[in-house]
Amino acid sequence: MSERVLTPRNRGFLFLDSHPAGCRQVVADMWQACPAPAGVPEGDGPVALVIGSSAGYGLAATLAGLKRAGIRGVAVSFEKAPTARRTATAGWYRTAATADIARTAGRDLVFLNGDAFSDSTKEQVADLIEQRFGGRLDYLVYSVAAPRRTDPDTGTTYASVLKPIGRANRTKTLVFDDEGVPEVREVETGPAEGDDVEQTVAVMGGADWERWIGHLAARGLLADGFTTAALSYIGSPLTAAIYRQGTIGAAKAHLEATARTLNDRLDKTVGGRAVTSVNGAAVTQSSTAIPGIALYTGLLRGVLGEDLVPPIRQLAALWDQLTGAAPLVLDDEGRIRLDTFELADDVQAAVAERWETATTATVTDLADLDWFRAEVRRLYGFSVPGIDYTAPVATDVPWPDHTP
Ligand SMILES: NC(=O)c1ccc[n+]([C@@H]2O[C@H](COP(=O)([O-])OP(=O)(O)OC[C@H]3O[C@@H](n4cnc5c(N)ncnc54)[C@H](O)[C@@H]3O)[C@@H](O)[C@H]2O)c1
Repeated sequence: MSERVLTPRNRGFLFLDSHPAGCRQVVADMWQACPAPAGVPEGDGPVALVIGSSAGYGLAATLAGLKRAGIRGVAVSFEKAPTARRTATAGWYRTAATADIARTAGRDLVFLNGDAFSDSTKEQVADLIEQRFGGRLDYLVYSVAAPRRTDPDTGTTYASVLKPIGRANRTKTLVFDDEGVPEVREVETGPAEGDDVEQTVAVMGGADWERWIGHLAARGLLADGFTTAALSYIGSPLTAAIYRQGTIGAAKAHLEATARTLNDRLDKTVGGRAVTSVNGAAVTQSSTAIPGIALYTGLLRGVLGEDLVPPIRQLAALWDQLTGAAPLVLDDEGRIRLDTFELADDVQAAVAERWETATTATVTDLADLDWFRAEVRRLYGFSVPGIDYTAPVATDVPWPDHTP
């Protein structure tokens, strides 16, 4: 087994390596932070499929599903194996750690590494549900964030872009230099052109979610009362031009419209339900790529401190609503809202005030940059309390083995 001392090497918010022990600890900390339910679910537990299970909200969905709802089933993500020169991706190591937690909890959860957009992954999952999980799927949580999708029907590959619609957007944004010194800059992003909107909707809209459900329904694998949720975001007026009113926002609107169509169909066929869950801002590999979001999230944490609800606690609440352990509360557009801590008027007013005055000179006082920087590093398993980064670690961690 190759053991190495790993030091972080990064370009901006992207790191070349991931730390296996740090990633394992991140998962353990999330598991710990998920409140245990009053009555631990007994027996086999419901059968669930989580898509996008290795990072961010999908990882939170997997861990909270295990703890709050006692799920078993299948978790899908798309991660890179370790090589002689590079570590695995962080999601690979987090998956290995999540699998150990599932095993210890006595839950049969199969982790698949593959492209969720492909029909072959869908077939593999359907076979597993049919052969290993009694042929009935109770829950599907869809939490994929991806830059590209190939449509299996046409072979066309779509690429998503993060652009405003209609006109260019200038926004403040936060960057760090090689020494980690923060700078607040203005960046301009040109408006969507050509088929940018359609391309982004084709990747991040509801098409693949709908295809999954169509596939599983055609194989007769949806249990009575089958319930599915896809993750969405609305966010602040401060980021609206680039997010909710931008190309990605068009994709989210499509996802939310897909939920309504799916909901009607599921209601009629299996007495089931489809919803979107609107979640709060979180530091993830996907969110740090959006112009302005780093500054916004740092300021939000500056305002909220510990009241910024982490994904694991939001997803604990989501599972409770999906399973009926807590009442299902939907907004006027049929969405579960777990972002109220972020969008409360007083919180938004305070963030807006700080946003106005944020400059390179003032940002350290206005935003929680220590937290933000640590969150970014934790995405790769660095800056995790309790890890000895001077110790060599084995990087060739195997993908979980699921031989029954
Ligand atoms: N981060 C936020 O602030 C935030 C807020 C609200 C909602 N959301 C939503 O949550 C969802 C997940 O976003 P995130 O920020 O947690 O992303 P993330 O980058 O942390 O995780 C993305 C996940 O998708 C998986 N994935 C990517 N491409 C895949 C593919 N082709 N096949 C299978 N799996 C694939 C990755 O392996 C990973 O598990 C998105 O819908 C996003 O809009 C995010």
